[in-house]
Amino acid sequence: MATGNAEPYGREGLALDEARQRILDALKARPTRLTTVTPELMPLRDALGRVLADAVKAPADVPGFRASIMDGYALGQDCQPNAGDSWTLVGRSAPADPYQQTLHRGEAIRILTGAPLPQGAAWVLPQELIANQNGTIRLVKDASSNPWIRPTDEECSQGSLLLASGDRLGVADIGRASSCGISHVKVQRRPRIGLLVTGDELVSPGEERSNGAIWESNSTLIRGMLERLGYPAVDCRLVADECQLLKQAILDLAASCDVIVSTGGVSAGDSDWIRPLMQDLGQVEFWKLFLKPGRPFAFGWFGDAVPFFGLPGNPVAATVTALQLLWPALQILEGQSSPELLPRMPVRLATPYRRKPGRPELARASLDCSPDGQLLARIDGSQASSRIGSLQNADLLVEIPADSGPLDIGQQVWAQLLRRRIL
Ligand SMILES: Nc1nc2c(c(=O)[nH]1)N[C@H]1C(S)=C(S)[C@@H](COP(=O)(O)OP(=O)(O)OC[C@H]3O[C@@H](n4cnc5c(N)ncnc54)[C@H](O)[C@@H]3O)O[C@H]1N2
Ligand code: MOO
Repeated sequence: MATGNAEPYGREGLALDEARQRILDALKARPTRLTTVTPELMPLRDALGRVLADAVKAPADVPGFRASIMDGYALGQDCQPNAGDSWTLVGRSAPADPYQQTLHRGEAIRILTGAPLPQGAAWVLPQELIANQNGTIRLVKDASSNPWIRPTDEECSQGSLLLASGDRLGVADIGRASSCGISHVKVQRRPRIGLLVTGDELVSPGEERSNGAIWESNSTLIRGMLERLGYPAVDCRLVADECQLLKQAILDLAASCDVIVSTGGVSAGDSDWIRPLMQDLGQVEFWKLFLKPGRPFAFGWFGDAVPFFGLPGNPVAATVTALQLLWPALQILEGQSSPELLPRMPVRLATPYRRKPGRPELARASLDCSPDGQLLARIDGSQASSRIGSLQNADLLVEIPADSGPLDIGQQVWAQLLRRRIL
């Protein structure tokens, strides 16, 4: 994202891209608890969404034989036949019952889709083009120049790289690997996340709300999103803004988790204990982002080996920073070679957006398409980082540069698409 120095109070904090790079570099440079974990060998079908610890190579050519791709007839010739040509039928090849002899010129066999071609056969004709009379077949109209044959190594050749170490297994990856005979793979452990939700004012939904209290939502929102991203939190604590209680919760989480994530208590107020505790129990690498929402964000360590992400308390700021910074970090911690980020694309605003130059912004918007094929972003309602409604139905995070003033309808902007690959 473009950044600038137009913030009325001066530029504060790291630009988002810079912060992401700092985090990823720090995680690559330092061993974590995940560094020494022995990869797990597991059935391929259970490994969907996991990161490979070893490369996977093809044990054999696939399919391993020349196969017909149509129900029809295999010809004992390797050149394109002409309308009117005829052949004597001498046998049949089915997928589980291949024809075993050599086919000669002038001969043909009945062949089914997926069946091996016999020696001497190098052309198939679909049955729709054939007239069959008493054991003689005849091509009734001109055939295409396609020989309708699947090559021996169409999917892969023996020894070729199917998947690299550090790849995350998608649906097509496990489908293709199984078609190549792979039954088990070695995968990395997922990082175990400990979530610490802080705030004196927080009460659980369903509980009575006294004056000044608010119903707690980050544990639902952030846990839900992390779960969607493949990283369920293994432990979640709701703790008041008291230094000793927070310290004990951090020690407890660090005993059983690879990563600590907190929400709230990370700005500059009297009861914002996260940064001092991070400093006391480990190290703060940086604090504050030049970003709206999400300014008070801290990244550091508990001890030497447990990364600590202090997300802001405001639910939207916590969500956006978790997506932008925590998610890529978790992918790298898990051993993925390069992190998946949200895809970016240019869109036009379908709504005006009122703002002053200041922090670069990630505004939540829905995606639309104009009748003439333009992608449109609709930024609806308040973009306050406390309003979770701004995340509902959001398809896009619209990137608004720091120095940008009010934006008009039709203005082109870059946006991140809140969608991930299915296959
Ligand atoms: N003097 C300054 N004050 C603030 C600054 C600043 O730079 N200087 N930054 C503001 C920004 S921007 C944000 S964002 C907030 C974030 O502050 P904290 O991370 O310390 O978060 P809290 O103060 O604990 O909470 C902020 C807000 O969010 C509500 N909250 C907290 N946790 C939850 C939860 N689990 N579920 C629902 N809502 C939650 C909390 O009640 C507050 O209303 O700081 C500004 N201040
Ligand atoms: O970073 Mo805050 O999220 O702007 O309210």
